[in-house]
Amino acid sequence: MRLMIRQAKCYRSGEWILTDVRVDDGIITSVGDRLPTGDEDEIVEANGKTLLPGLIDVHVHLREPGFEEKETIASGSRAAARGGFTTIAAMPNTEPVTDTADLVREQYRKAGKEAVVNVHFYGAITEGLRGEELTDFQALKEAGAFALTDDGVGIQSAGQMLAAMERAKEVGLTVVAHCEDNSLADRGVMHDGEKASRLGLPGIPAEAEAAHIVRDALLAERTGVHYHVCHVSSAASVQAIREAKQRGVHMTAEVTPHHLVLTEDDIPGDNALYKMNPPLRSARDRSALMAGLLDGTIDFIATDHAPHETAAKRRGFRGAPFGVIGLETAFPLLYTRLVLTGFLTLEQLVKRMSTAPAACFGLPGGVICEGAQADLTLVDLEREETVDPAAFYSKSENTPFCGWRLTGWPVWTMVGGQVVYDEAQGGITG
Ligand SMILES: NC(=O)N[C@@H](CC(=O)O)C(=O)O
Ligand SMILES: [Zn+2]
Ligand SMILES: [Zn+2]
Repeated sequence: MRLMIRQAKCYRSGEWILTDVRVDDGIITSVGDRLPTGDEDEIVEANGKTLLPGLIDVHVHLREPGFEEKETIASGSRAAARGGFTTIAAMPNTEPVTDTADLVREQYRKAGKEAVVNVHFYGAITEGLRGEELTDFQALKEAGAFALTDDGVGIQSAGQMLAAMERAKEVGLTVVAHCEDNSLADRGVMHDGEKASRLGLPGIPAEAEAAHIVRDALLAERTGVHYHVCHVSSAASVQAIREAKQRGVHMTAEVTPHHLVLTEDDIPGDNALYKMNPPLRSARDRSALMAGLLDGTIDFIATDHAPHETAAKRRGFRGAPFGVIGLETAFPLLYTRLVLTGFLTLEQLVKRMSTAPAACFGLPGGVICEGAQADLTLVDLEREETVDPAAFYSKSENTPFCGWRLTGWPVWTMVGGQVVYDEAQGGITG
């Protein structure tokens, strides 16, 4: 299969310039101005739209097996393709929990049949995410586990985290942490701030997150493991990561689009479409996240796409599950709110949604150059659209961005040389 993408805006040697990109059998074979044509099977006329390395999201909940009414590998990977993502990594908090080599293999087998983008799978740190017995890291690694995490819950015991890091270091897997000290977060449902007191709801203080980060940074320093912090939400956490990185700790961190865009002030009363863990925090916290993203303290953006059915999200802050979806809105949301406002350049945003996650986790992709895998996304930076959850490929609609007018939508996604999403052809292809 030989394909030419013609006249796309690509970032090359410091500027966005019209470029042709040739793809042969899933690999980018030339990148340049007005490449010779003639022998290709297909020409894609980009007409000045912007070509990005496929977006990469290492924090996604696909819900299969166990909660297929919320999302499946098929639906979640289609949502990813529509959002411009070519690689995602799925969390193990399924039912059963992905905590054995056989279950990891079964996930890859299913994804091989049903996914339209590259999907990796995490293995759990503890059996059943119960925080008791460590899983068999060596076996998980051999089965292809992407990294290790108990996302959804924090590892409560420091001693257990140390043991996990020592073992993870031996087998060569990254430890990915949902940082939350339950003894501080105690049944909270919203940031322990102004909004929670006004609504009379129990709070989750920023220290519940930062305390784990401080603790884990010490343990990571001692063990030398690659330690990655999920969904950083507070100023105290950003400062803890900044200090640890200055000491030379081998750690990385991610932030979600919703924590970069929203604060507790945006929560319109008891509406659980704004309920997620960690919670939306104060304006000061949000500023610290932005500063951390700019100075490299926070390495990249991950959505924490967490689908839940509408009925469950109608139960209000006390009764609804934590989590919001993000795959189909992340790019236009951040382009509109961070790039069009002048906070980040487009190339900085692309680095944080593709190049940096690839680099942190040793994934192929994240670049457009000769020899790279043809994982590519075309975005129409002029296109303005209203977020309509009813039109999502995701099975769930739990987004706080319903009705938002956003600019800069992905229109075409290629994974390994195959077009998997083409807006002009009606969406997901094949
Ligand atoms: N982020 C959330 O609010 N929810 C996630 C769990 C998690 O990421 O901690 C979920 O699985 O629903
Ligand atoms: Zn989490
Ligand atoms: Zn998560």
